[in-house]
Amino acid sequence: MKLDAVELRQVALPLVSPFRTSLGTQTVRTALLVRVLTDEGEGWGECAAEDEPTYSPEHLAGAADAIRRFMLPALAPLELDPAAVGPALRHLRGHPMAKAAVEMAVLDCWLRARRTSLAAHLGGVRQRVRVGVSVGIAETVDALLDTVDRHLSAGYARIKLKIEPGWDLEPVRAVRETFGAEVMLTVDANTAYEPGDLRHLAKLDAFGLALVEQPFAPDDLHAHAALAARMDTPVCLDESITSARDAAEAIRRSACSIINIKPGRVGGYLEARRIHDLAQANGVPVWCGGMLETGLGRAANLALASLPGFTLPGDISATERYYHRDITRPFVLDGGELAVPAEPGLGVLPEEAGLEACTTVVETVSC
Ligand SMILES: CC(=O)N[C@@H](Cc1ccc2ccccc2c1)C(=O)O
Ligand SMILES: [Mg+2]
Repeated sequence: MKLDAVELRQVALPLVSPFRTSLGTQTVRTALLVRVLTDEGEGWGECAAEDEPTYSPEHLAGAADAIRRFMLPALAPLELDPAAVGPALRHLRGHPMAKAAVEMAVLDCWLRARRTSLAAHLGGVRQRVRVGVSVGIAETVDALLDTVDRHLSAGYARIKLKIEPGWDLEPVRAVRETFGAEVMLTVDANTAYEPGDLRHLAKLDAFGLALVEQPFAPDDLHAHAALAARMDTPVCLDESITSARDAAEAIRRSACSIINIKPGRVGGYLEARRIHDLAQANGVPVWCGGMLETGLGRAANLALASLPGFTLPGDISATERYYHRDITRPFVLDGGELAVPAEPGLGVLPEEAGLEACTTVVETVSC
């Protein structure tokens, strides 16, 4: 498969409600979409990077620049298949989200041409996946309880509460006491705590959480291992794991016993599968994290979450949790589950009207 041209498109989707985490508050999701035009058809990819480098070191404009100036020239001369993209970009350091978006578009195109779904290609074993929802930091505990009540009524299999210093024990206690012991509950600090907070965080053990996600800095495996040694609640890593090598090291160091896999953060769906395989070999459950993706990333994440080791509900929520209108068909929650797309490639395509309505920038790079 040869690249003829690549379209880089920026879209802006207003969120149904502000999403506040320890990293800040989002009201609009701007995303970079990659469309490859090849001799075998077209394919779509989505880059997880936000406008600002708060979640990770990448940001949208930097990803577009890295794709335009370095990745496409490296790929243009090659006879491509999905497995060739990673090796062809290995000489470029970092930029996992940019690399993941390009590889995803090549995967989509290559699989469509072969009438194979991404789930089938990755080795999926289920047609539907149980999903959870991520709940932002709220103005008041009462407001939080209303939001959680709405999501539980919708049927979500797991509630994840964003926490930060000053918003942790009290809201978690209120949710546990209000909704009972049966609700699967997790917390995600997005690296907001310091090693000195260890004793405070250990108090979360009182609430029967399924996991505590990324309390400390991405590069501080020692602090996560120290917390894991002190807590009954499993420690889960997100930002720390940017490759299969990172996953191996974190497991070796007992820094986590659960991993949140995000294809953008780790450089693509093929690396995500390698992390799944490695974790499964070590008895470490994984789940699919979310980056407020459009329906393109949502569809691909569902394919990944259909693999056997994805045994915990993740953050692939229904479209309506984030957007009134998406660029693809909406994903609708049914009994706490979402259906895994079975059509070729990602199984979804942007809808022309919806796509044009939220497009802010389009450029075509000929290859
Ligand atoms: C669903 C969820 O909690 N996602 C990330 C955090 C996150 C939060 C806010 C975001 C805003 C724009 C783009 C990506 C973002 C990711 C997480 O698991 O840590
Ligand atoms: Mg997280």
